[in-house]
Amino acid sequence: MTHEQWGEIRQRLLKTVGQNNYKNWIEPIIPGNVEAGIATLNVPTNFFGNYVSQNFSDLILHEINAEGIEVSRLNFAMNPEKVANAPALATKAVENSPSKTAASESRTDITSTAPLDPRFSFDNFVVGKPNELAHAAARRVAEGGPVTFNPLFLYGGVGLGKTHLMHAIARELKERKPEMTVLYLSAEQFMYRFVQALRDRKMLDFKDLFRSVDVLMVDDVQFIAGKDSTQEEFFHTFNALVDQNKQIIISADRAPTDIKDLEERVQSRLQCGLVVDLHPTDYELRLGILQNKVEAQQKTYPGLDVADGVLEFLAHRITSNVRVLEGALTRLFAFASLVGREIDMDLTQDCLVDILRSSERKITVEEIQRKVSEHFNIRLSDMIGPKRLRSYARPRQIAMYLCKQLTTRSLPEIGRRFGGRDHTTVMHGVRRIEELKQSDGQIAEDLELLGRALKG
Ligand SMILES: Nc1ncnc2c1ncn2[C@@H]1O[C@H](COP(=O)(O)OP(=O)(O)OP(=O)(O)O)[C@@H](O)[C@H]1O
Repeated sequence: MTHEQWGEIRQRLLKTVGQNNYKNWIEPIIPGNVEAGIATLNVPTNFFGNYVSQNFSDLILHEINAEGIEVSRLNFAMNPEKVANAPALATKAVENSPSKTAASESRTDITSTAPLDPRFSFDNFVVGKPNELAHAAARRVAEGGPVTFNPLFLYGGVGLGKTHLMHAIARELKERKPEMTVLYLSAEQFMYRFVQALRDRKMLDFKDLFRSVDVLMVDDVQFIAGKDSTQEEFFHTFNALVDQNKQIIISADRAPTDIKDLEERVQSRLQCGLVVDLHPTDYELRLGILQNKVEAQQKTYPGLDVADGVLEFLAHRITSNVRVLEGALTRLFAFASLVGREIDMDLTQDCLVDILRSSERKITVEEIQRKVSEHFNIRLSDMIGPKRLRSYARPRQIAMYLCKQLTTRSLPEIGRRFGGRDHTTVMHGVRRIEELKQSDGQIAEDLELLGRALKG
């Protein structure tokens, strides 16, 4: 396919998919060969390829055929190098843009190496206690007003919404301030660009480009730790932009000082603005996110409802990260629609056995001892200590029984944690409680209550 033909195809696609989709998803594609009815399209990332394939492949096929090229299938090839090196193709959309210059043409190419995920907007971001500060800071920066904190450094554990917030900022800035050049990329892409510029002796272009943006956003900055020359270049880019009072937004999986092998001067630079973290989610936030995601799923599966209690159960049980929570919900909807069942507790248990098992909370011996002594209103030291009074001995046996049931500790290990008792003492205690559970209603109730409290 020639560039001219692709230019025509793009023009027509612009009309059908709209300006935004065009900019995000069509413009970055670089056409490759057409062979045996298969057209190869080079795309910057797998995610990008999958998204375009799912959403626009029919339209693209149609337009390629309309151009007189016989193609029955598209092949999306991940080829960031090709995409990045492509000469900028003039299209009407770009030509019409008032700020069009040679530099912004190549900037468009760079920006497109990290397409913004359309799902990651502020509207879809659920705010709760653990992320309210990060969210507020992100919102502030997304207003595009005078730079008050530079950089904004967002950090947090896996799947807690850093990338989501970064994309939301970029998207909002582009909407509010279309004249601004916003460059969003991962630290890995930054390194890749840098190495490529070195190799092709285009360092001046590289510097020009990175230093002429209005907003620079670098995701997962921990990636450059230990990569000395990339860090060095990042440091200079950073300083140049801060000097010009241009906004920088960085994300990482941990705080600047906790990133090993990151030069001290880079660490200290990263801390000089506002550092905010996304805390692990709490129950309320997880429930809010689930409710939000159910609405999104129901657009794909209209008419599929979720029975009472299922979302609460998931929010309770899946505490690891939001990605797992989302994955669980997606699986539930897909499964329910396949088997034609409603999403109730039974289906949830059947469908999510693996996720539920791996996210089971680990209960510790110490927790059990603490809960049991609180329950019976005795001192922890008395429960563990040598006293043989019934008012201590019974709770002690109950605690031992619960340790056997709810932890993977062996009898000798449990004995050791109960003041160095022998494993036979533990065995005796466990047996005694097993018997009493059948005959003594009060004990059965105590066990029930304690078990529930411990399992959270
Ligand atoms: N508060 C939230 N509201 C709605 N969705 C959320 C929220 N937090 C996270 N998510 C969703 O969870 C998924 C993981 O989030 P994201 O990719 O932003 O995590 P991350 O912190 O960048 O993780 P990683 O460290 O793996 O890069 C995304 O699909 C995102 O939309």
